[in-house]
Amino acid sequence: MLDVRDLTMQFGGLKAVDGVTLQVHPGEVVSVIGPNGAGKTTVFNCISGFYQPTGGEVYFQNRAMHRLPGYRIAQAGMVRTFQNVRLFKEMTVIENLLVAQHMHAERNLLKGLFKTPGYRRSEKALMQHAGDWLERVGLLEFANREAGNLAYGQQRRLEIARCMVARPRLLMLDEPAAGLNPNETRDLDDLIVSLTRDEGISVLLIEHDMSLVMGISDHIYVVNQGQPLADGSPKDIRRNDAVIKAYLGEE
Ligand SMILES: Nc1ncnc2c1ncn2[C@@H]1O[C@H](COP(=O)(O)OP(=O)(O)OP(=O)(O)O)[C@@H](O)[C@H]1O
Repeated sequence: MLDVRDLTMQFGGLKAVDGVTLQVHPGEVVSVIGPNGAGKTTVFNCISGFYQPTGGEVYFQNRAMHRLPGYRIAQAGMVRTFQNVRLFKEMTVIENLLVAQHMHAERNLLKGLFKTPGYRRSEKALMQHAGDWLERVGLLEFANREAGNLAYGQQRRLEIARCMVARPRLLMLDEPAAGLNPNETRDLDDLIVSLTRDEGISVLLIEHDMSLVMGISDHIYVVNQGQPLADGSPKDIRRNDAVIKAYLGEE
């Protein structure tokens, strides 16, 4: 589904990403881990079109993505969250989802002005779809609340719902458990597993919470100082000497 080959990103004299290769197959949860500053978010930024990589190739469902702008990559079915929550905080919870759906909706100014039956039908379908996702992430009762007033864990779940209303095939989550308490992390774990099981999507995850990563990943890639250090199953990674050294060396 996702095939990243020899990805490189250079900022002036700094090679933040240097030859990273990774693959995600349908229905898999794949994690990218590594010490602080290893280049994980830069990998995400290159894959999602936020940055144009200085080298390497990104293929998604056999289509080249590495020269496309971010919105085209999202339309192709790869949607991401950011390390910091990025909601429209003064909009309501449901409005945040409706805005995210605009690119899939039938939009035409005249139809909107005259509120044609087709326009009304499409509005109703969008509302229904948004409501369904709020229910899935346990936020339906907060639909009309300002997004900025939700608890932090709820904002994180709303971000995931906002990605899902765009009907992605691959969901990219950048440190989704950061700042969550253990109960919220458990809910997040269940949500990610249910997305792959019930929606059949794949998930690419950057995360520092090792128990979450080890519990849900099918495959793990480790990067260190921009370079690939190891990859394998959670079991392989847990006992890899180079990985243990890279983490211990950080302290
Ligand atoms: N836009 C940029 N311009 C210059 N340097 C950058 C830019 N973005 C990231 N870097 C540098 O690239 C390196 C990798 O950063 P990156 O944020 O990708 O690491 P990370 O593994 O995601 O770290 P963390 O786990 O702390 O989020 C760092 O040295 C960072 O300072």
